[in-house]
Amino acid sequence: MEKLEVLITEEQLRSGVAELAERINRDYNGEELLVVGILRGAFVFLADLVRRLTMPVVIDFVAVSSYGDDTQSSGVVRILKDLDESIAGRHVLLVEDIIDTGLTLKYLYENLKARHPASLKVCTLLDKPSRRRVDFNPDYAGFTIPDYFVVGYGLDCGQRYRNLPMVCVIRQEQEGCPPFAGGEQPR
Ligand SMILES: O=P(O)(O)OC[C@H]1O[C@H](OP(=O)(O)OP(=O)(O)O)[C@H](O)[C@@H]1O
Ligand code: HPA
Ligand SMILES: [Mg+2]
Repeated sequence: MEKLEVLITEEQLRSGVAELAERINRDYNGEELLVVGILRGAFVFLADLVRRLTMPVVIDFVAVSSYGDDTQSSGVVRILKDLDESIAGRHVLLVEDIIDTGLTLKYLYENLKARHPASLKVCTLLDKPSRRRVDFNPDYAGFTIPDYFVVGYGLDCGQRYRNLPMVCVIRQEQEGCPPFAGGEQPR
């Protein structure tokens, strides 16, 4: 049996998401925002975040392949489901659950930037800067975390655990999930 240890509680998630939404509300000052969620991991965070946004909001999704069910990012990112909306001239906020190597977001950011949005920013719930393979920094980040493989609140391990209401570290290696890359486990 795998062991899960809570890293970020429901209450911490609630207040972290509320703080992010407040910053975004201030920065966009009532301008319409096209919020783009990156499937599948971002769906829970996006659902909580958009309910706290006060400007007019349009929601779209994009699906990319990077990890899939694999344990390591392949380094090659492909768009599996493109946006339904045209983004030219619009304020776009890309919403992601986690930035790890940065490969997914760097690719998507450049791809969307080439479509001439009025502005393009990135909001991630979790940031794992110690694992970066490319230079990429989000405009908004809820929590900076150490190099743990985490699940819950949208994040999966082998497509499981996305429905957990909190973010947990998997304490035990199991098939289909990356081993801990290093560092102390949280107590
Ligand atoms: O910064 P990176 O190293 O690119 O990793 C981050 C990406 O990897 C995970 O998605 P995954 O491709 O596993 O798909 P999922 O969202 O469907 O879980 C996660 O949701 C991010 O999208
Ligand atoms: O820590 C993680 N958990 C789940 N999916 C991920 N994709 C990149 N890093 C992670
Ligand atoms: Mg993802």
